Amino acid sequence: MKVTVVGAGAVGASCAEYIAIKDFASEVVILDIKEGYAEGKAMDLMQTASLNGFDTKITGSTNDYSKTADSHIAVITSGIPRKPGMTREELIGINAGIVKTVSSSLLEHSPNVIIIVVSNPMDTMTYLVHKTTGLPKNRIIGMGGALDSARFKYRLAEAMEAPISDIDGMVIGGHSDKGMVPLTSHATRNSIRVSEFLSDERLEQVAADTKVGGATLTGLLGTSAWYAPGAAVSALVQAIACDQKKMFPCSTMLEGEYGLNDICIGVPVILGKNGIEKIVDIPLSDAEKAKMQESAEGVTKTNGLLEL
Ligand SMILES: NC(=O)C1=CN([C@@H]2O[C@H](COP(=O)(O)OP(=O)(O)OC[C@H]3O[C@@H](n4cnc5c(N)ncnc54)[C@H](O)[C@@H]3O)[C@@H](O)[C@H]2O)C=CC1
Ligand SMILES: O=C([O-])CC(=O)C(=O)O
Repeated sequence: MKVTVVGAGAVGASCAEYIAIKDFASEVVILDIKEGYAEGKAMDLMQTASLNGFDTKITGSTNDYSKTADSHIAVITSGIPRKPGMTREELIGINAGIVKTVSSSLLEHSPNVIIIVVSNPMDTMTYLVHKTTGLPKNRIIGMGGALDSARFKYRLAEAMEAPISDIDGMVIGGHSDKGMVPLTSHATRNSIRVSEFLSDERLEQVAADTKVGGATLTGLLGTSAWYAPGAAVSALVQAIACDQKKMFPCSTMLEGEYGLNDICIGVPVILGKNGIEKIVDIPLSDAEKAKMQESAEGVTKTNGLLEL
């Protein structure tokens, strides 16, 4: 199983590291446009192999896509991250051009590849890859919901003073400060609804903190986060590579599901060897439906800025 990670920056390197440590891929190619950068990251990571006990071969490439040939999965993390005070949507001007070029270069050398889009604004970048590559929808996956759900679980565990392994929960909707829809009424601690443990006010605070999870970290770090994003990508890559049939919220092209059409937005999907093998269309409460609709309007507005 060969995996390419485009962008050797913070998220790309973190994701390559987690993939290697889990040791399920035979090869990870990291590619970056900056001369020598991907080669350097690959060499540094390879020098952790004997310490961390993995056999995945990691190689680097300065913009030479022939090295990515016949990849099964490719992750696009190339592009600029936001700085404190910015929204993800503000990145569209630079990142759209990068994501378009990168996806077409990947396909030249790996016509059967499954693409995971990470660059922001992620839902719109996922839509862009659909519109410009024409790939079947199961092979284009936007990563956002897996990360947002991990942050939701972190906030729920913190509020309940519970171990994170006790918590289950999911965030759907757009991957944006305003557009996320944490499914609070479905979240549980060992199958008991979290509302049994937390007041409505505390749950609202958890949801609010979850939605600005990325912005909070950007404020603290001066650039956006990478450990949890890298871990979230590696979990999606593993689900596909190992045909796990695991469910994650991912940005996918909707054709009527959740009452939405011609939009990529986060909903639960089953991931296996074919990429997105099923969209799970769960019933939402009226309040959740309204939030999902509002979120979709935000994503559609950003999509309108694309030059297609
Ligand atoms: N969807 C999500 O949940 C998340 C998305 N992101 C997004 O991921 C992207 C990357 O973030 P970081 O890794 O922190 O940024 P970074 O600046 O550390 O790394 C980006 C890398 O992309 C490279 N690059 C730029 N243009 C390229 C091209 N045409 N071809 C190949 N490489 C190119 C740069 O040289 C740089 O090394 C940002 O857009 C960020 O907003 C970040 C975290 C989570
Ligand atoms: O916040 C950002 O800009 C990066 C990102 O998408 C995240 O960490 O959720």
